[in-house]
Amino acid sequence: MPYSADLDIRVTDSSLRDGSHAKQHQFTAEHVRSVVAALDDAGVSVIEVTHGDGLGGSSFNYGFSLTPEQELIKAAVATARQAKIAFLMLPGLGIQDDIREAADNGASICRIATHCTEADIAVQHFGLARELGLETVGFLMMAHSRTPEVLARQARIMADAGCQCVYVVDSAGALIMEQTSDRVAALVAELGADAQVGFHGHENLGLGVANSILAVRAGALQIDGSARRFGAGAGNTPVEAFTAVAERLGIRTGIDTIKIMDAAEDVVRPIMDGECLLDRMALTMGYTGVYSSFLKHADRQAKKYGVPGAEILLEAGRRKLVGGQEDQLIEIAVALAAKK
Ligand SMILES: C[C@H](O)CC(=O)C(=O)O
Ligand SMILES: [Mn+2]
Repeated sequence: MPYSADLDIRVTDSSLRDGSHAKQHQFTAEHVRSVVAALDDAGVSVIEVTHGDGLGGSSFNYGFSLTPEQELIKAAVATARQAKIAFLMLPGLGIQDDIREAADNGASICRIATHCTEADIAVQHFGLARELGLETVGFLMMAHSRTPEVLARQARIMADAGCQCVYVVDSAGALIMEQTSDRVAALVAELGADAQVGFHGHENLGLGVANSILAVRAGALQIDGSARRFGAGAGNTPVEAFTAVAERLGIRTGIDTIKIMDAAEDVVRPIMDGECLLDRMALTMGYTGVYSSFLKHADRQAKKYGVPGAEILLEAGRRKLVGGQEDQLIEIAVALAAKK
């Protein structure tokens, strides 16, 4: 059981972090206050707030934040009544001082993300987070690209470093049904009582809710989603739909289904620049296994160089690009434009 005998699983809403990609990192403190108040009132246990690429993500390569993320974290902490505030960090973008500052600002869960073969770069960060008394979560990103066995070995590195829950992260929204449950089951078998397992889904193949339910059936105790799918690519697993399905299946999330539907429609949707769509570009990402947060970058280069965005993403899939290689989308767009 995670954290409370009244819950079967714990849900984290990522709309104020993965949604940052869709919002091109233009959140204000007022956006954060209104969304946190609504999600908190609906019973969401954890709310993640950071630049889309985590602490230190505000940069030329990833896009600059409108509001410093530590200010957003402070606004979230001051607003939440029962929800814990989490932050994301990718080692190398964020540094250890960023973790200390987020902890000083009242965040209580440190989520550290690495590409799914690179868990060892997070070891010192898990150690520091635990020393600071933070709860720890690890993200194995682009989990579709490796076998369950490889992921389980990487999860073991994170757990041994102090990570309390390792997530299978379907960054590309490319996992299909049993591909999700096989990966979650491999981590559950490897970690046993040493750490929990979580699942973070994207909607690029329209499977976020189904994959998340299969993850729970395979033993995941933590599930991520975003209200109104506010996230990267076609968006994240919609928390309101996941909550409704979980309730119908008797899986206790602690979230009030009607209140989360209202929050998604009345509070989250108005701050989005547009819906996160399962359109040609997003589907291309799920189909070819491309990192969801490449969507806006590819879209910008497509417009700048007058080439089809879906073709940029197809080539990104062929090259098996990983997070951090956003600049290669420019090179691909230039090459496509030269061919025309
Ligand atoms: C930094 C990424 O956006 C983390 C994430 O949400 C994913 O890989 O998916
Ligand atoms: Mn994501």
